[in-house]
Amino acid sequence: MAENGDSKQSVWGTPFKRFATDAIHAGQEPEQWKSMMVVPPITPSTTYKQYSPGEHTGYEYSRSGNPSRVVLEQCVAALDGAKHALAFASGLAATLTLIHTLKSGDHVVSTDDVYGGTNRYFSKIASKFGLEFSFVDFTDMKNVKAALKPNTKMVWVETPSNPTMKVTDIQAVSDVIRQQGGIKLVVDNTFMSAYFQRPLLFGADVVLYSATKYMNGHSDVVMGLLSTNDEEMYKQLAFLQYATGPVPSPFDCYLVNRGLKTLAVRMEQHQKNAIAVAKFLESNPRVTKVKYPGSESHPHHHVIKKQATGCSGMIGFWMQGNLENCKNFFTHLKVFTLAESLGGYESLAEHPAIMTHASVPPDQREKLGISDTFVRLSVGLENVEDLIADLDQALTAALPKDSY
Ligand SMILES: Cc1ncc(COP(=O)(O)O)c(C=O)c1O
Ligand SMILES: N[C@@H](CC[Se]C[C@H](N)C(=O)O)C(=O)O
Repeated sequence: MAENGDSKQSVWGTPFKRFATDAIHAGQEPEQWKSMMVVPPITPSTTYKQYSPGEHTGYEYSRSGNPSRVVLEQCVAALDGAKHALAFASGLAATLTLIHTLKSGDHVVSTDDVYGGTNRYFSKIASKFGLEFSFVDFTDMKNVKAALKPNTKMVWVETPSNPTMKVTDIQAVSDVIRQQGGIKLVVDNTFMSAYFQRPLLFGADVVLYSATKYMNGHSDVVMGLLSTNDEEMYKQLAFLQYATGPVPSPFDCYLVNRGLKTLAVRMEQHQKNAIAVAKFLESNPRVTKVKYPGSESHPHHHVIKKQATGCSGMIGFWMQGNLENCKNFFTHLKVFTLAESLGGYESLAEHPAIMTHASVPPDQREKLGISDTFVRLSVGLENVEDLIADLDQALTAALPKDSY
């Protein structure tokens, strides 16, 4: 159904061909069901009748395959321009499954500003099993080159990064690592969703999502997704999915599959609202710096324009004052909710140093700019004038006129 890799180069602002059509129809063909139901069923059965021992429909046990999961996986593959996709019980379950394709002694080079839970999994868990990790700033390719070792087997890009919104040039990383060979390029595409960015077009081997975020979009499912065109990698990942078991429930697959149906319209509105919010913040004297990759003020706006078709609702900003002022800002918010997570229809605000990135060691946080006055917003789908008014009143209350 999908026209895989239909446009090598994205054109800023032009959605991928057939995206909304595939989100609604790919993998959902009514003809696959006896009753020709239009909405794919939630299939709770854990097991399937066999014609004779070992002779079955393709389904034998729901850890190795479940119709609700397959419908979702086919739809996600189409949206990423991939041949294959796999669903997992969480984004981190997808991360550790990818890491399970490596062996003791292998080395991974990761974006320094990677999501705090990914950093924690790499540094505190996977490293205990003989894997080696280096965290470098991917905005300069010299750092990537310098970090490669003969035992480097994976490069982990998160772009834009969580939480300071660094943007990495995926094609440039791919070009650097292809010179050495034998290295898989993973791109965590959580902040963009498949709607705005298709990393497989720029040399990624595997794309990862915390589907908990935009792909589902309703803040009611924890899930991870992987997609790939690499047959060998797919075989390994599918084997690991059933042999280690981090699979999502059929009900959650149903919900995420439903969430994908509105991904295109949701992302357009997230972007529209975020552009207006970023503009407001950029002109506010109580704000010292704004990082929104969709804005021309972002140092790597030209990179995102080259490899994406737009930008999501994620914004980072630093305010005047100190931790106390920043806490006051959060407690005065009325429309934005102070909560971890992102990518849902509702607007969220959070303090990465204390909340989502508390697991990142303080010296690393400081180096990255995850300071006491750094705020992360997930701009939702509310009326944008209400969002701006809310930020305005909370900033004013947190930083009265003569206090900054
Ligand atoms: C960029 C990114 N990748 C991966 C994850 C992990 O996903 P999950 O929470 O679904 O396990 C998260 C958030 O948790 C994230 O923000
Ligand atoms: N306390 C949690 C943090 C979850 Se962060 C969720 C999401 N990725 C985000 O960035 O908001 C932990 O795992 O430490």
